[in-house]
Amino acid sequence: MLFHVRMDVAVPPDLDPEVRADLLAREKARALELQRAGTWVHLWRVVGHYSNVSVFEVPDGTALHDLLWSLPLFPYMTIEVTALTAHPSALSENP
Ligand SMILES: O=C(O)C[C@H]1C=CC(=O)O1
Repeated sequence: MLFHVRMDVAVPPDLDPEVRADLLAREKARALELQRAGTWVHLWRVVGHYSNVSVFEVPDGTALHDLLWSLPLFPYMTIEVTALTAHPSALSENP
């Protein structure tokens, strides 16, 4: 299943700089790992915001839920999820 996910990040400004750097490094490593595995299909920055829009390919909503909860930045993100399905007018549906 494909899911469109928006993540708005709000790391507390007073977080210890070393803790913050470690958090962001772990988040980046996990994001790269999931992209290389083909699970995190798209990752885009939202212009002007500390936010991203992403597309994930996972077996189901439970798998996405578990994945999102496992992200190091999860405690500092507001996440909005939209399930996607094929559009009948998409080229992929009209070979
Ligand atoms: O920066 C973000 O948008 C949050 C998160 C998503 C990937 C990553 O490395 O950090």
